[in-house]
Amino acid sequence: MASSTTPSPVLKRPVKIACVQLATGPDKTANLRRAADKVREAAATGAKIVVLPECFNSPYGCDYFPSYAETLLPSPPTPAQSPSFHALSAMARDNGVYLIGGSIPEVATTTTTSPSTGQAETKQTYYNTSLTFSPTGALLATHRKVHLFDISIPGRITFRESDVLSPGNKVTLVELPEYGLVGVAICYDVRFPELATIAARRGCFALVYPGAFNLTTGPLHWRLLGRARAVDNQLYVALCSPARDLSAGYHAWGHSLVVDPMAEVLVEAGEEETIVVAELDGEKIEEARKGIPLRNQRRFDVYPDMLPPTSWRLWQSTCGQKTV
Ligand SMILES: NC(=O)CC(=O)C(=O)O
Repeated sequence: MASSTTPSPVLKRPVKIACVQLATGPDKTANLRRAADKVREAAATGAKIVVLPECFNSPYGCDYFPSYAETLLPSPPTPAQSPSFHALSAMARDNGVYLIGGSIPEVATTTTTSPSTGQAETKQTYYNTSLTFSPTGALLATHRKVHLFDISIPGRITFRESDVLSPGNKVTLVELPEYGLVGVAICYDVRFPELATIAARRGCFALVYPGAFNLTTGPLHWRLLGRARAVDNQLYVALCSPARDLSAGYHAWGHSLVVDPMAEVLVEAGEEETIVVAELDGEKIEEARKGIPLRNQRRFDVYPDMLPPTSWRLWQSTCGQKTV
């Protein structure tokens, strides 16, 4: 057991996290209003970190991305360019919470001059983008989904985000000054352990994934991947889905959950609209890392192509033993 006086270098104090498993539909204004109601409900539980699901302001599907897309850059956008940006900022500020605002379809417009004709050419690029706001309503971070959801399981599901979307290109870490660092990524990103491990090595206490698995992959992989990323990295993982709507084109799995650093599922929703809340405690992280000291047992001599970053030293120092 970690001593109760041992401070965690990655999570400064306990904090409650709430995942809002939102019921969404085709009406963006109604989705934003409903999200505001549910974020208020989530904050009333004492949660200081609130998470919304992937594509919480629109239906999920390639046919919808362009028509729902909002302009986010240059930041801050005007309310006309991005009503969702302003609604999320207000939700965070009004409730004094860190808000990991699910994701929304984003459009970025670039104008270039054609070298052959000299004419101005306008290009629109679409992303699946998550915005995180501080308790004062300030934008803290933007994550564009890095791994696009392109799958084909014959007779079950074919989805090709890359037909419409472009990928993001960074690991997103968000500093919450009272608590520590959180890694934010979106849905399919959870299948890529590299992204999670880099975030963990850089000192995150939690990985948060707004997501929307489906009725084919959800039952097999959603919980498994949440637990896998938690046990790989000995930190908390939160997955936040929309509620299931069988009248929609895409049937979300639901089952928003929070997993602890020993891979125990602390809370898990069913398929309906609800809010799941869990307390995250740095001692549990230290306890897991002390009991199973993976950090001191890595064999970078065997896998030198995965050399640790400098900040790996923070991770090492939490066990106070070998340095890399
Ligand atoms: N919707 C996603 O991005 C991912 C998903 O549903 C899956 O990986 O399965």
